[in-house]
Amino acid sequence: MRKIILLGYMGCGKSTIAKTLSRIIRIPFVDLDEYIEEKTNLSINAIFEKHGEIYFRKIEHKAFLELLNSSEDMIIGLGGGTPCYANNHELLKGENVVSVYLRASIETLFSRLCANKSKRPLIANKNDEEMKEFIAMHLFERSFYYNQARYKVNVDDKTIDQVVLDIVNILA
Ligand SMILES: Nc1ncnc2c1ncn2[C@@H]1O[C@H](COP(=O)(O)OP(=O)(O)OP(=O)(O)O)[C@@H](O)[C@H]1O
Ligand SMILES: O=C(O)C1=C[C@@H](O)[C@@H](O)[C@H](O)C1
Ligand SMILES: [Mg+2]
Repeated sequence: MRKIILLGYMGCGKSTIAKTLSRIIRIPFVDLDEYIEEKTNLSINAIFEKHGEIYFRKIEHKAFLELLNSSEDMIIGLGGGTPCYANNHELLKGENVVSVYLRASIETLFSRLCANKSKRPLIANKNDEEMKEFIAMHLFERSFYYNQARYKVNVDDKTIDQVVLDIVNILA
């Protein structure tokens, strides 16, 4: 069964875009972070605090495999780091998988993440200056993995509907 995977850096719009896409193409959306929170009965923040990032990456990989192997059509919104660990990037080009990298510039990510960072443990404690530097470095490190996606869609200066339309066109 077909799996549509949205990936990209924190704040690029995976969850937002997936919700609208799901309504339009009538395929259910599962957000991997939310799936992990439900499975573990812990918030992502609490998992990082209690068990650390390595543990989180293990359960993230397991949860991603579970969703990929489920028998339904599904839109999966990955966590920002999912493609960068446990060889998850190799799963982006699997059979029946349509993976889309939502590519955003440092400026776009910075302005979106500034407004809402408390639920994102990797940036929660950074000031503006530190955050800009962190995003630039981190995005550079992660780009190799994000670029393993089958398709790339630029999201800078586009409305949610425009990005969704780009994806609908890819799927057509
Ligand atoms: N095309 C867009 N134009 C303007 N704002 C957008 C757009 N897409 C998303 N946003 C806004 O950017 C913020 C981040 O979006 P969202 O939470 O969907 O990102 P995400 O990729 O799921 O992040 P995370 O990896 O941390 O879960 C939200 O406030 C959302 O409303
Ligand atoms: O970019 C990341 O590494 C993360 C992004 C979020 O979606 C969560 O999966 C978690 O906060 C880690
Ligand atoms: Mg999200």
